Amino acid sequence: MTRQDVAVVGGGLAGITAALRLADAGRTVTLFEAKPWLGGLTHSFRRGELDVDNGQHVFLRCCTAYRSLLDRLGVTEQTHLQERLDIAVRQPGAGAARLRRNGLPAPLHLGGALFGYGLLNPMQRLRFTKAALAMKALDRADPALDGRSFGDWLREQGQDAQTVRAMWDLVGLATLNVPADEASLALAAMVFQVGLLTDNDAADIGWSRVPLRRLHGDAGERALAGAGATVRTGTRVDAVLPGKNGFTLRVRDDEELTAAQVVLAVPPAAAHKLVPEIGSGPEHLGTSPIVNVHLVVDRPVLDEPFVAGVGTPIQWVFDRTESSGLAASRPGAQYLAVSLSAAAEFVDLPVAKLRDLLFPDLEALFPELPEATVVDFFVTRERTATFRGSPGSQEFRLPARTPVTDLFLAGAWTDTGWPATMEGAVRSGDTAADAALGASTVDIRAGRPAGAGPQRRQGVPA
Ligand SMILES: Cc1cc2nc3c(=O)[nH]c(=O)nc-3n(C[C@H](O)[C@H](O)[C@H](O)COP(=O)(O)OP(=O)(O)OC[C@H]3O[C@@H](n4cnc5c(N)ncnc54)[C@H](O)[C@@H]3O)c2cc1C
Repeated sequence: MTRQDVAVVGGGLAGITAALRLADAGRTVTLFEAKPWLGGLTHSFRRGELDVDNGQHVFLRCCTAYRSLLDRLGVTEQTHLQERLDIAVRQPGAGAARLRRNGLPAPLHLGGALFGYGLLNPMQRLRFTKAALAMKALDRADPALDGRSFGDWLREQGQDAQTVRAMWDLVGLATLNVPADEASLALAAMVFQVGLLTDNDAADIGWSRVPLRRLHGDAGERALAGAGATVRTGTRVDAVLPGKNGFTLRVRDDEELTAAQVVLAVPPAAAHKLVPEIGSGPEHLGTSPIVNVHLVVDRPVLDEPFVAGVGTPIQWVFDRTESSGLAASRPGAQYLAVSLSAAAEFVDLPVAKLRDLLFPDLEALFPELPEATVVDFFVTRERTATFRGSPGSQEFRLPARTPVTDLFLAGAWTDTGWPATMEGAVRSGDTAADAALGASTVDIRAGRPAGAGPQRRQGVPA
């Protein structure tokens, strides 16, 4: 039996962050991850000549904790962050528009873009502006917000179907991953207030220029090793048993270890199953799927880094030609990743059916597509991509501190105030690590009061 100082269970972004912060603070950390790689829901696989991400991921400039993690991992330059929010928007049958912010303070930064936004008429733009100001004024500290649906609130604000499609859903579907009618108003207020209505540069969009596995999993493993942590991939933790002097962890049936503290950074149902004493809630959080459709064509059909679709299931289309390696292996061809959030109606459809369903809209969005030859078309499905941020979901999101002494929770599903995002995951990892550091009275390795030991590199700021 081996005594660990801190065991972190789960190697997604939350677990990587918590483990790194604890290791940076001088703790002896072992990170256990069931899969053969780190990165959790952000990962990549090889398909022929392509490095394919399980799903397109974006972040915003306001994702400060996530961006600090990228810095800590030394991979910021492997991402691209827009200098100014700039979204090309296309609606089949209705034309194209652009949402580009200016340099004015929020919310005036979107005024010019809205004025010229051809997918709404002047009356719809006016009503949207009034609703956006009402959204800015919502009090996020009011617990009643989580009891209401975002869709109800939009109707109350006089937002018609086209305004919801062309403005609110554009941001809301991708970040909340449930339709407005099924989304908590509290989470919607969080997204729109922090992302769009407070700081003028908050919504500048960023994305990875390399496969996600390289950005998060591989870089995480390197950083953790550098910080002195032990990473055990392919190692499922089957039991975490609280005892008088810390915890016993049962790993892969035949191995037992002890730990003074444990951070559980696994999905909600798994956390509840491993240690039911954390309390009821996580097992009631539903899940929502995301589907990505991957399209390789023999010539360029998209001349932007990405485009957003309106009035079509095709929500966001990213050009992944460079990041997937296709540019080198097949010059002149293009690889598009098509993201479908809140994809309950698509997740079980066969590939051929999805292709029949989506192709007319793809051809409407990309006029050069009918002339191109489709080299590859495949689908990735993440059935439990996010927790379901529906009205009332807040009570099921538990805080980092649990009723079990020295057991802490992390994960995008925990009580971060954020929807299920990379930012939420990283924040939760920071919070759990801080709670673990704050709860410990003794530096277990050295027998000194906690905090007295040498502080290595500062971790990710909370
Ligand atoms: C297709 C897709 C697109 C997305 N797009 C975006 C986006 O554009 N922007 C954004 O911000 N977010 C996006 N997200 C959400 C984001 O990826 C997640 O919120 C975040 O990665 C969750 O991280 P996590 O560490 O909380 O959980 P996870 O990534 O789920 O990590 C939990 C880990 O625990 C491991 N585990 C479980 N049980 C055990 C056990 N018993 N022992 C050991 N290990 C265990 C799992 O294998 C997993 O690796 C997207 C998600 C998906 C799936």
